[in-house]
Amino acid sequence: MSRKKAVKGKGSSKSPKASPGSGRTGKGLAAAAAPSSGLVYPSRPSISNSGEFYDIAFKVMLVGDSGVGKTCLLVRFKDGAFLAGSFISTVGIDFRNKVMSIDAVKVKLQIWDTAGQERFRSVTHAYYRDANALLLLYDVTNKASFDNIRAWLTEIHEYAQQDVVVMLLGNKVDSTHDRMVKREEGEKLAKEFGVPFMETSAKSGLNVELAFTALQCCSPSRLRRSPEHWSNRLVEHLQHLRALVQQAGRTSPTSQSTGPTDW
Ligand SMILES: Nc1nc2c(ncn2[C@@H]2O[C@H](COP(=O)(O)OP(=O)(O)OP(=O)(O)O)[C@@H](O)[C@H]2O)c(=O)[nH]1
Ligand SMILES: [Mg+2]
Repeated sequence: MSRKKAVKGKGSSKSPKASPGSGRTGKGLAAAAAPSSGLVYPSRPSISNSGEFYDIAFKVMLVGDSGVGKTCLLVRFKDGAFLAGSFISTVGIDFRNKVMSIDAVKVKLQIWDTAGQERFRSVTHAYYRDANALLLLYDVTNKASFDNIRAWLTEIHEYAQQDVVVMLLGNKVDSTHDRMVKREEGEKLAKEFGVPFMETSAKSGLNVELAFTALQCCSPSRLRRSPEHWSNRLVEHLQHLRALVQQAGRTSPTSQSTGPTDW
């Protein structure tokens, strides 16, 4: 199996401004615009001469209302830290890379952190089509963010690829006293749309790593399409992860699933 090199993650603070009307752009968007959509295959050239080696690439987009914790979830996953204190709303779109080892395979996750604010919606629409997976977040302490999930799913169906992997996340479960959305409500909605579900906390780190890892095992058809990358051992490993997700979200894959994923 050949190895590629990953571009190092680009923090928003270092990104220079670029094209007008696209919110915070610069290096992040330049790389996002590179022709690297979908899975990267061994025959393709390396995209950078720096960074870690990887076998396959996977694009993940974080979406959901403003304030649900998308940026915090990404920072928790990437840096293992929680962004406490004042809330700085994302402008436009930003991205970070992280290379994960899954069994013997190195997977480069390119994670796009979108702005939840309505005024940036047209910017983020342009990025849906290249995403392999979407983490759709609501805030368990904010009922409106949960009620808006249906609208987000409509938008996803309109702009994303048909086989995009979608996972629903109820974030901020550490705020037990302020909870407004029951776990069962999240489960029910996820079941209705046939997507996997789990509750997370960017603050405590609950299920954060699992959510990002599990995304990659939610689409068996994706595995079937690139068998050269996925050894039998890896498939077994992903099945194990899948079981962990079911445990975490208590959402089981059923034959009645009709959502956008093969879940
Ligand atoms: N208690 C708690 N607070 C959180 C958690 N995740 C995020 N927050 C807080 O929620 C606020 C919003 O977090 P962000 O990650 O910036 O929200 P966002 O979804 O990126 O918002 P936009 O960029 O505007 O779309 C911040 O004040 C965070 O500290 C969590 O898991 N638990
Ligand atoms: Mg943000």
